[in-house]
Amino acid sequence: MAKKTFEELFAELQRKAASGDPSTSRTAELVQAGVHTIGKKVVEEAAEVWMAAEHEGTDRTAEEISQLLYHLQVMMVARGITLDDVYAHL
Ligand SMILES: N=c1c2ncn([C@@H]3O[C@H](COP(=O)(O)OP(=O)(O)OP(=O)(O)O)[C@@H](O)[C@H]3O)c2ncn1[C@@H]1O[C@H](COP(=O)(O)O)[C@@H](O)[C@H]1O
Repeated sequence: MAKKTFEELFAELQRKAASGDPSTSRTAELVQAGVHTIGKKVVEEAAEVWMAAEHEGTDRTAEEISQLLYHLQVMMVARGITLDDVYAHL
């Protein structure tokens, strides 16, 4: 059972970016750091998804995928990209 949906997480991250405290919110901290820092996390998490898929189990791979999706959403928030902007290309 999912703790939250993709859409619910995105709404939460938009709130955190707008009014979160960087000392307690990872999202606010990353958005303040900017797209260069976020981009490096996206690439790092993507590599971890690849390695987990090749060498680890389903749960570990799913966890790495969740971290990649989180960092992609943080990048969207930092660039002012909405879910509809992305869905338009699906
Ligand atoms: N889903 C996530 C999530 N997934 C991954 N992460 C972050 O990504 C990190 C995982 O990457 P790493 O293992 O590379 O962590 P690390 O090595 O400590 O990271 P570095 O500082 O070294 O880059 C975690 O430690 C978290 O900091 C997340 N941080 C937050 N969320 C959710 O986002 C929402 C808002 O969170 P806050 O902004 O922190 O309030 C909440 O619902 C959280 O559950």
